[in-house]
Amino acid sequence: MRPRRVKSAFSPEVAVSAPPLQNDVFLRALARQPTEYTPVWLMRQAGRYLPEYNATRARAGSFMGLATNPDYATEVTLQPLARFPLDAAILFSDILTVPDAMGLGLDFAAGEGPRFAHPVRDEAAVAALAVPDMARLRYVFDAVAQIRHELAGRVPLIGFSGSPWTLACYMVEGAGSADYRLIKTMMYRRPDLLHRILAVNADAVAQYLNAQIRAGAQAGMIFDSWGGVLADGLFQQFSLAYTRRVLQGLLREHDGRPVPVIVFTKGGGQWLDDIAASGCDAVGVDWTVDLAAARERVGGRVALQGNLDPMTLFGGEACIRAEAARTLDRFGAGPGHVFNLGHGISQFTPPEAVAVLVEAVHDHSRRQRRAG
Ligand SMILES: Cc1c2[nH]c(c1CCC(=O)O)Cc1[nH]c(c(CCC(=O)O)c1C)Cc1[nH]c(c(CCC(=O)O)c1C)Cc1[nH]c(c(C)c1CCC(=O)O)C2
Repeated sequence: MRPRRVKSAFSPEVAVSAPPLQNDVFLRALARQPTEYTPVWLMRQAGRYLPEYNATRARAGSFMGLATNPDYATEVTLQPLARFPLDAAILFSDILTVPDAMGLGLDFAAGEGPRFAHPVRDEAAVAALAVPDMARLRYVFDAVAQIRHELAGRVPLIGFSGSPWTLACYMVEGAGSADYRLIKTMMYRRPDLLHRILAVNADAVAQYLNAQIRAGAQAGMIFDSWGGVLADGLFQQFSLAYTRRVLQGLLREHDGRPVPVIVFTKGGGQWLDDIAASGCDAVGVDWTVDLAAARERVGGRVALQGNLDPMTLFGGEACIRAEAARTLDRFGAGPGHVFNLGHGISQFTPPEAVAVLVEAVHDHSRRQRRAG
C-alpha cells in the first residue's frame, strides 16, 4: 500500500491515495447497479443512543467540542461501525457548522438543541451575510481525511450539508421552531431578503461539500429536513431551486470516480418527481411514502433511500423484522435501493434493536435476490 498524503483539504491538488474499497455495495446501489443485498446505514447512526458516544462526548465537554476535534469526530464516526455491519459511514458533524462559520455564533446548550447568538432577521443582517472562508471549516475537512484514513477502505464515507432552506430556517428563527413563523413572515413580506440568504447559503453549501469531497468524502447528502413545512409551489421556489443550485455547483467526480449525491426532504413525498429531476443521484424519503409507488414515479432516474419509521425500533424484534421485510418488499428486488430510516434515529433507541434491523435487512434482501 502506498503511503497516504493528506494536505490542506481545500487545496485543489489534494491526493488521497487510499486503499481500495472492500465494500462498495452502497455506491453500487446509488448507481442503480445490481447488488448481492440491500445496503443499510442509518441517519444519525453515531449519536446519543450509543453509550460509547455519550462517553466520548463527556470527555470532549460539549457537542461542538466533539465536532471541532478531528480525533473525536473520527472516533465517534467509527463507533456504530464497530458494533453493526453497516454499509456506509457518515461524517460526524452537524449541518449548522456552516452558519456558525458565517459568524452567527452557534451554541448547543445541554438538552436544549442548537441556538444562534446572532440570528439573521433584518435587512442589515442579510446584507452582511457572506459565504464564509472555508478555512474556518477546516476542522470538518481534516475530520473527513482522518476518517477516510482510519476506515482503510472498509466502507464508503458520506459527507453532508443542510439544504439552503433548512439552514435558513435555523439562521432566521435562531433555533428550532414549531411553526416557522419568523422565516415564513420574511418569505411572505420580504421574499427578496430570503432569496438573498438562500443564494449565499447555496454557494456556501456547494463550496463546503466540494471541500469535503476533495478531502475524501465518497458520496454527499443534502438534508432538507424542513422542506416539508412549505406550501406546494413555495417548496419549489424557496427550497428545491436552491438545492438545485447547490447540485449544479458540485464536483460530481473526484479521483476518477463518480461522487453520488442524495437529497432528503422530510415530508417531501408529494414532490418526488420534482426532487428526482433536480440533478441528484438518489432521493431520500420518509416513512409516509410507499416505496413501490415512489419507485414507479421516479422510474429509473434516481435511486431511493429510506424509509423505515425510526419508532419501529421500539417495537421489539418481531416487529422490526416484519417492518424491515415489508419495506424491502415494497421496493422489490430490483437495483437502486439504499435502506435507511425515514428520519434520524431516536436517542432512546436500544442499540440491540439496531443490530436486529441491520441483520434483518441484509438477510431478507439476500433472500429476495435468491427468490427473484
Ligand atoms: C436538522 C439537523 C441538525 N443536524 C442535522 C440535521 C439534519 C438531519 C435531521 O433532520 O435530523 C444533521 C446531523 N447532525 C448530526 C449528524 C451526524 C451524522 C450522523 O450520524 O448521521 C448529522 C447528519 C449529529 C448531531 N447533531 C446533534 C446531535 C445531538 C447532540 C448531542 O450530542 O447533544 C448529534 C449526534 C445536535 C443537533 N443538530 C441539529 C439539531 C436540531 C440538534 C439537536 C436535536 C437533537 O439533539 O437531535 C440540527
